[in-house]
Amino acid sequence: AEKPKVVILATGGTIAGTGNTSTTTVGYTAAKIGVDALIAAVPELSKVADVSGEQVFQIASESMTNDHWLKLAKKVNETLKRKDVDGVVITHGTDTIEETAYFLNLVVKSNKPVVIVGAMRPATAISADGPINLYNAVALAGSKEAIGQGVLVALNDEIQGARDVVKTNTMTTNTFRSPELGSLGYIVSGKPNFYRASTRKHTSNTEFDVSKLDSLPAVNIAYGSANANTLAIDAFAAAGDVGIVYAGTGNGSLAAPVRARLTELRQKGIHINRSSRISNGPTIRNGENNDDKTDFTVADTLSPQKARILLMLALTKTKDSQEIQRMFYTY
Ligand SMILES: NC(=O)CC[C@H](N)C(=O)O
Repeated sequence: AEKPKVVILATGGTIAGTGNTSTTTVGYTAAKIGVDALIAAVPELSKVADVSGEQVFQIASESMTNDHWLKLAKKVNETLKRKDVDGVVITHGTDTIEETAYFLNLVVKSNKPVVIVGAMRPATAISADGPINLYNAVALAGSKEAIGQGVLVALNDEIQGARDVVKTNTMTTNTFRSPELGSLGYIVSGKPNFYRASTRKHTSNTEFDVSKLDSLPAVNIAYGSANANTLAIDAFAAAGDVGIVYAGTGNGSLAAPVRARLTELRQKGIHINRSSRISNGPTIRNGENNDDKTDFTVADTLSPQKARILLMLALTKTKDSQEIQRMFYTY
């Protein structure tokens, strides 16, 4: 049987990182090894796919920008259009994997598999997790099972969906989880087993199109705490942000001075999305929060960093809060 054709798009991260010794697992340098060396280090890849590689950029993922995302999304869409490509794997630093995954989940225009993979230990470490993660990711990207499942994140033998996956631990190899809503499945000896899927729309079924975009609307995140003030949101407004995501306490609650200032900013045309600094559960409209009156939207179960992505894309389509709220319940 013919093997699936998988293109590996490399972007950097620890999976491409090197340390001074085999026991160096912190204080190493991310984004050192190129895509050809990553592929050469895992000869087993040829058992599951015909792979080729392309270096899209080479960065630590905390430095990911909107511009990187637009470049990557266009590259993924262009690659998946090719008849001789069955799936794409993206190697990526783990810090912002969940954000890139969700962005691509909203703007990739194909049912072919897109799998993002990283590692928690550098390539030079004992028991480096990169090679097995890359093997699993390529097997998943070449599989029939992954078609139409949206953008996937594959580390630690697990398959996570882009919408719900979160990095939950700063150092362990089982860091990627989809808390409460659940992972999608496992990869066992190179064979994916899916158990569930998100009900939210993704990839070919979204209304977002980045093919003609050179930039994304300016949206930043402010973080709530006791003794909260308006310094950050004032600075965002002064800098010309068109949207602000507020990571509120509890159910996206806002300290009185923050609420008052955000209400004024909304009246000036800045879009306000309430999310939560709590890792689980929806941020819910109305009740004492009065979102209809203030014309705020809520993030539902999206984390603040994913709410920022959806709000940016929403603002490329509309300025209407009700429309934007519909999108937050759709994607
Ligand atoms: N484990 C990692 O990949 C983290 C390395 C780096 N901070 C990054 O996200 O690229």
